[in-house]
Amino acid sequence: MKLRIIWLGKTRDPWIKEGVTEYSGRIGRYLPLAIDELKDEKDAPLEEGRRREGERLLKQLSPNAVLVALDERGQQLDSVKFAEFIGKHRDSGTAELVFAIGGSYGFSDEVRNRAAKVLALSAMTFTHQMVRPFLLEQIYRACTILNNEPYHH
Ligand SMILES: C[S@@+](CC[C@H](N)C(=O)[O-])C[C@H]1O[C@@H](n2cnc3c(N)ncnc32)[C@H](O)[C@@H]1O
Repeated sequence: MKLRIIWLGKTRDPWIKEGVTEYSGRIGRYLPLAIDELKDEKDAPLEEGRRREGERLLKQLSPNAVLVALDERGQQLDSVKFAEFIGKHRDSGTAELVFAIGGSYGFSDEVRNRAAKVLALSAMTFTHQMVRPFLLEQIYRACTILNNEPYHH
């Protein structure tokens, strides 16, 4: 199974870039991972920007990709349950598991409707940039849990 993460907008802060590089490198030891950064629409009116970003994101998906949309209103899982979720897809023939992180204004309904799961990392709202290393660390943690390695305590 391939993992893919798609996000809207450039990663600007060096400390976020560092976290992204660190944890994406760690994940690569367990599963192939691709990260795609799409152009955001931060200068467009809010609803229109969300709609355009959503269209751009959905065009990227192959029909059999399983989409997980990150959204603070989604389902919260603990790290073990999140690992089980990834493991279930890995072991049941899912070819591509795609995690999507929205832009500054979040996702359109079209993206949420396409998603197999809408996942919250917390009920709190983080910046769209900060979610990137947080998600990557949780995926790395999940990989270590699935491999019975002593990282998760
Ligand atoms: C600043 S938030 C957008 C918040 C906006 N109020 C909304 O309606 O979605 C930007 C992106 O960061 C991600 N995000 C922020 N906080 C999150 C959380 N607690 N759990 C999961 N994703 C989160 C989501 O992908 C969201 O689309």
